[in-house]
Amino acid sequence: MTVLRFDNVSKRYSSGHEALSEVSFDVAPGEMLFVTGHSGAGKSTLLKLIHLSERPSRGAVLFGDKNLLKVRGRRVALHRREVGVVYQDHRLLADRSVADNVGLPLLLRGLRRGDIAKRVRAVLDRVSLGARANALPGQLSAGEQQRVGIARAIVGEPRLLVADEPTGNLDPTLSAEILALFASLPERGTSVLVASHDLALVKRMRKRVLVLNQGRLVDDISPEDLAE
Ligand SMILES: Nc1ncnc2c1ncn2[C@@H]1O[C@H](COP(=O)(O)OP(=O)(O)OP(=O)(O)O)[C@@H](O)[C@H]1O
Repeated sequence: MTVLRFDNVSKRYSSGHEALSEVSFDVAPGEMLFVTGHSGAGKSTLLKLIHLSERPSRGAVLFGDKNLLKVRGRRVALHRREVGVVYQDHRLLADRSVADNVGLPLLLRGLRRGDIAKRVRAVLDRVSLGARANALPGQLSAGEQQRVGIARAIVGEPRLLVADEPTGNLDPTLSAEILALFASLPERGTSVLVASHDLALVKRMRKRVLVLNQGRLVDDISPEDLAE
């Protein structure tokens, strides 16, 4: 069983540039993996195909048994509920509390406020921010803000969490902490795919690593290979 399958996927932008070329890989339920490569290698493009900000030019992206090519119109929003997204700049609302930011996806889905509060509390505890629920994002450190971004992405219990350079603005120690937090999430059955250009940092996590080079998948390194 797979959560995600890329089957010979290519993406050519309207500029004519081919950002991904014949990329194939599978992600298992509860698996954590990284995608790495130099700037321009195609990492962001790969993630955009998963949350339907872009569409492949050739090949298929399968999410469970759903071919994402067939997901159109109102079904796009439903699909996005199953994919949590963490951004480098975390995109928090500056004038809303931490708890409100994290609860927003559930509010938009029409959940009751009492249920939202309960789930927000639980998820803030998981990212060790239970004590900062009423703070504004601007009152938090960069690492804490990123943890709020992660909490918001997992509060809806997505099947897959994707993150694009989530440590881009953090120092090495905080980066390692944030990646360790991602690595702890699959315990709940959520698969996690993190894009990072920092191969040295990624290798230290001892998880599977996909390596992109100029749009091609040139390596798929297993945790066992990294342990050697
Ligand atoms: N909307 C677009 N239109 C045209 N070309 C694009 C578009 N988005 C990305 N590209 C090009 O596709 C290639 C891959 O870009 P992508 O953003 O996927 O790479 P990346 O590995 O995430 O790089 P970075 O680490 O710098 O974000 C680059 O050459 C980029 O210039």
